[in-house]
Amino acid sequence: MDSPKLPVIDLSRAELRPHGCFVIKCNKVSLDLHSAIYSAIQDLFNLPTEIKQLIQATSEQPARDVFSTNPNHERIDMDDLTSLEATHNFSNLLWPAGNDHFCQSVNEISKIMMNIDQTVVKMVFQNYGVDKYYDSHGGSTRYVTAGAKYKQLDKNNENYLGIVTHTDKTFSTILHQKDVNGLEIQTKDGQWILYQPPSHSSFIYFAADAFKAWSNGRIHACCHRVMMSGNKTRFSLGLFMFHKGVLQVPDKLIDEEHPLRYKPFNHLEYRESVREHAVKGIYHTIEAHCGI
Ligand SMILES: O=C(O)CCC(=O)C(=O)O
Ligand SMILES: [Fe+2]
Repeated sequence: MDSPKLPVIDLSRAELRPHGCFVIKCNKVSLDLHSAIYSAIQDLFNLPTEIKQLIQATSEQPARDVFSTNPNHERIDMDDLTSLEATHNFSNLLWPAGNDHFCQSVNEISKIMMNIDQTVVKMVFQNYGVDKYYDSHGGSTRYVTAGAKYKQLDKNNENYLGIVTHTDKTFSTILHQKDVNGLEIQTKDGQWILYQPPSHSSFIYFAADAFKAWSNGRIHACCHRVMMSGNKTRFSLGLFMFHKGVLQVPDKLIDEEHPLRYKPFNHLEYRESVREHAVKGIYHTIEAHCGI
């Protein structure tokens, strides 16, 4: 039997079926930008622990408590880096003498990912015939850029689970990675597909819990995990999209075949509730939160 594959498509034909994700090949990330981004991300992770703790105390760290069960995985969340001003403010906290290299590269990639997200979400709204809601939806997005590091282990050949199997709590997520693989996507019949980016300028796009609920369950929230082989350090960078306010299923997506499955919900409250449950060791789901 052929092993399952992830669809690679061009943006004009964005298709989230069947796994709730697709791979985007674009030409926006030059080799120079690619190396600038990951040297900036490495600078970030190389900061002294006290400084990294300061960032964690000031940022909201949306997913860290939930998915990261492994001390070999570090994640740093940074709010609003699609704005150059917010990027400078963040960077000045860490590098009082300034770090233009960090600001330019991380702001640039955050904007590339934001533009991809806006294109995809707009297209999905159009495909469902609900584009009249797009402007108010798109105008209420909160973007969190996050860098992740998965450590190389001392014992070279030991595998470890970097992030447990989960769906993202976002509306959508876009990920980029440096050269080490590890991200795996679960198919509906439980098989795992390793994400292998076709080029240094490729991204993977995930529909997540809030997108699934908004679409009345028509869009599948991509189930994924990170499995590390432990012989190399892995870095990835993602843009995590949240809706500021209440999300509700558009009337057009409710019919006899698709009766309403989700009550209106406040996305940021859902995220908070996920965190509160995680503290108690419970994996909260969108169905438990607002399912009918
Ligand atoms: O690092 C990756 O490739 C995946 C990260 C991820 O799934 C997450 O942070 O939710
Ligand atoms: Fe994830």
